[in-house]
Amino acid sequence: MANLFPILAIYAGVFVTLTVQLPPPCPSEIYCHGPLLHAVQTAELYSDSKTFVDKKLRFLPDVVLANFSQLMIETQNQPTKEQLQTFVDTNFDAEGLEFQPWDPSDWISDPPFLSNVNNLELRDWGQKLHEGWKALGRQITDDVRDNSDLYSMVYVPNPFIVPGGRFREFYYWDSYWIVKGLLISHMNQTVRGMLDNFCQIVDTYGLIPNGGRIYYQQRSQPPMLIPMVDLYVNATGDIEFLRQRISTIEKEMEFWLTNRTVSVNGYTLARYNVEYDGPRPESYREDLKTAGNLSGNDLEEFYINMKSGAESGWDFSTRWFINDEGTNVGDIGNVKIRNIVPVDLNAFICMNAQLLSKMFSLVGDEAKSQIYRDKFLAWKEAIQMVLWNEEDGVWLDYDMLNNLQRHYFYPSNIAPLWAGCWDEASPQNSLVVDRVLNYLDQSQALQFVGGIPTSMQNSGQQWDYPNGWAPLQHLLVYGLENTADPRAETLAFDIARKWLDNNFLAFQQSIPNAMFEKYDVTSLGLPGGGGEYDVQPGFGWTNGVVLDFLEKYGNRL
Ligand SMILES: OC[C@H]1O[C@H](O[C@H]2O[C@H](CO)[C@@H](O)[C@H](O)[C@H]2O)[C@H](O)[C@@H](O)[C@@H]1O
Repeated sequence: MANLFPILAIYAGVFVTLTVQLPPPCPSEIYCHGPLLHAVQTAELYSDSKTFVDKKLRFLPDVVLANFSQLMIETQNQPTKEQLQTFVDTNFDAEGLEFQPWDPSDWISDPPFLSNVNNLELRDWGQKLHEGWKALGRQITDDVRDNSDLYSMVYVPNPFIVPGGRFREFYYWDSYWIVKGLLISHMNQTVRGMLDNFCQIVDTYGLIPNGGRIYYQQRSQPPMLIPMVDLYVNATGDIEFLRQRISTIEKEMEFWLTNRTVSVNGYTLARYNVEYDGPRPESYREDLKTAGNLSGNDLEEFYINMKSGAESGWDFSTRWFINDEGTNVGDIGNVKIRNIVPVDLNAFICMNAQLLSKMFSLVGDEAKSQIYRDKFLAWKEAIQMVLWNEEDGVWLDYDMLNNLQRHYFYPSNIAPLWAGCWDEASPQNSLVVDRVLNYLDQSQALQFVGGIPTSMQNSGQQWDYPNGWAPLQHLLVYGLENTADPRAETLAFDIARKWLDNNFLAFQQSIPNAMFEKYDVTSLGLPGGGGEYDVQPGFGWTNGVVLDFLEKYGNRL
């Protein structure tokens, strides 16, 4: 499946269109592209497409590929589903075999936050979630390091916390809220190991992949390494740790500044954009099905948009739909994320610049500190000039196809408050807070018993109504708290309380007790749904956010 992609180039002073071949998600002809992957994934041997690409090989890749060629010869290229199942059972082991037992040495039985939780039922719940880190902790076996050809798992030396369920590997942006929770649990050593894993990955790949699998290798997720390091340094005061890793974390920032920026109305801003070929290996048949009869450049563009959607962490949402009228009504075939400048991504980049400035100053490099201070100020101005909407009184995603702001409610619209990327010092400070509070009120998103929905549109996608997600509740709560406005602080507490009520009831009602990756916010006690896989129990970032809210508000609940 060779795929060609047009690029604009200058040849002898004239613009010409060249076609180049986009590379696959990774070189592996088993896990990332090629006839074997195609045959197995389209045969629908497993209800979840991710199952196959997580399996371990029983023989070296060349042997497995030769066995597959033999099967194709014997069946005149038309193996039955049963023959393919026999081939997979013979050549692959079960998924989830990459780990050895791990008992975290920094786990303590009574972390201090628990004594701040007055309500005894909630305190008991907090204790159980604190214990839950052990069940979600993973240490990769030496065999993955020594025989990496047999696995899709990316080897990292230190133990880490996974989201849970089908998410058997580390996930990049999930780890920010996991790290938050771990620090509340006083598991500083585990956090340090996770950060070292990420630094090693940046040094090897030049970016942090979406998750710890080779099929995620070429796409990232919202940039949270620098904020994670900041959390760790604030908790421990370990400046030496920072000094030794600052050039690596700067490298990760450079990845975004070099590969993910665009110019909008003369301002530099960031977008998600993964220019790699073919369906997502872990959602192969889903992407093929949506692609339908697309071909040529339209097909290329579609595959780029699917991977870019995964890079955003919001896979998928009306937030990324652009239909022919330029609105967000449509279906997954309308995903045009690479034409959208997202508020949250730009707030995160702006925050990263500010944190790097602070960090370089901490390690005594004032010249670098000034460079990142200038970048922070430039990004903050660009966010204000391109994304702020004076009429709505909030920041909005920007559609570069139609040159317009997207007037739809998403919690990400207030990300600049969370990230500290708005003009707090300006005389208009309280005006901004007034406007944002008014915007939230008008949005109708505050009316639900179980938290704030991801949007006000029910598209069947998982990052839309009626689902609420832990990182978005955190963004709203701390975005509002950061304003230091009493009305905003009251609303923040109210959102946190609703979210805790919802999570706690779902935990009590599930057998066995479980935390989920997302919840339905229109009632209390139900997990969310939609999207391309079943709702997953676990769950790393959900637990991290609950621990954070219990620590912050536990004496008021
Ligand atoms: O397999 C489908 C998609 O699954 C992941 O995305 C979802 O789970 C992640 C782990 O909790 C989370 O980071 C992401 O925000 C969720 O949408 C995966 O990250 C995607 O790349 C993948 O296509």
